[in-house]
Amino acid sequence: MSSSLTAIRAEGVERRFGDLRAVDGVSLEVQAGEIYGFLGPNGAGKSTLTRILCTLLTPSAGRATVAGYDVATQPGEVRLRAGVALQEAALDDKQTGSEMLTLQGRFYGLSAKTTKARVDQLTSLVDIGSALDRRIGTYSGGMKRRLDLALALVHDPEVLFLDEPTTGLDPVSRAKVWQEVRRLNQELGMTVFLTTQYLEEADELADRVGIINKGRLVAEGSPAQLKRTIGTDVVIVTLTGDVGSAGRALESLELVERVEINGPTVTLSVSDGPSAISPIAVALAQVPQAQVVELSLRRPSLDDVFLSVTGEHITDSDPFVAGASGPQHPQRHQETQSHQEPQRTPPPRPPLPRPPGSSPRAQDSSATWPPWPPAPCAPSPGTPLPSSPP
Ligand SMILES: Nc1ncnc2c1ncn2[C@@H]1O[C@H](COP(=O)(O)OP(=O)(O)OP(=O)(O)O)[C@@H](O)[C@H]1O
Repeated sequence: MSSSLTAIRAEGVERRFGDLRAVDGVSLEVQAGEIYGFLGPNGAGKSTLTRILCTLLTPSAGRATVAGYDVATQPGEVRLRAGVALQEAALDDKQTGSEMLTLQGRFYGLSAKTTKARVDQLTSLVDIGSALDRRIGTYSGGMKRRLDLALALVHDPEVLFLDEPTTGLDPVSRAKVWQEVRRLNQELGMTVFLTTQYLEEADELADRVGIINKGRLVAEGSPAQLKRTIGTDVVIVTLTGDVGSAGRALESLELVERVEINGPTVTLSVSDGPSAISPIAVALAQVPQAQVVELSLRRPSLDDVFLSVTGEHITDSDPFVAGASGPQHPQRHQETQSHQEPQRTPPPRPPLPRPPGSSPRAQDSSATWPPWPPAPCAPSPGTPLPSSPP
């Protein structure tokens, strides 16, 4: 068993789908009480590792524990201690929010009285309020996410897995989810493992970030540590003409620590941005075969870290995700003014057993969530949930 301070441990975890290594030897450790951000572009392997850690997929190789229990050999123990909100909330549009929460509590073997108390606490915690008595079909995208988060919390888990909890939400709904995740972590000490493709989300929420690309963990550390590896400041030059010659000229400058060329853009790491601008401009003026279109100075972001370890921008994989400013594509904005016409209609959650998620991929056919039949001894309600802020 892992040390009690280690909430999640993965050792050389691998998952193959035919020839594809979706997760390729990932080792990581998350300490109890941490928010760990698992950051990577589409298809990097985030959901696959999450599903392995939640016991919804078996690893092809390697070993993982959650709350000290082995995900492959002790899945029931893991499920009692882990809460999961996957990308596609599997909600039944015909039920009300409180009916689903009550059902979930009973699946976990909580008594009717405990379930009711729990539902009351969760109602204020995830800010659904009076909507709980309405049919889920009338909820906006953001409300559905919050209900799914509440469902993951019914049994008071030690570790909460959130797979891209804010993808598709507008900035206001995203901020609400962040606030709830922070409260769960700070007030209940809950460990949170959160996958995201949003740089800002990892930067804002996570104590530590693991960056995954093509199934491999390519960098890990606190957001500040990771950004420090890039240098203090970043200068970005966009050019036309012979970008390579311009890059070489800039490389020869002593004050430039690193040069990355990506299409027409040259990204420079420098320790003192303001005093580097003039020498950079002078060096560029001496390369007549390249013309400067734009030159800007900014602090490093996690995207710069991703660029330096993979040679690509994290946002390259999704043109609609505009880096730190979050999703921009209108179809990804699920939260609407009207609560009458939800834009996303995930398949309904069948009453028994609850499926591990609505996505047909990345599931083992035997996997069900929560444990069914209910656990012989219900988990104790544990620490009371905090009430929502006034
Ligand atoms: N059941 C499956 N069968 C075959 N390939 C799969 C399956 N599940 C995932 N994959 C593939 O594994 C790779 C990793 O997928 P995964 O869903 O883990 O990525 P991700 O980082 O979560 O991306 P996204 O943000 O798009 O969900 C992808 O190439 C995906 O197509």
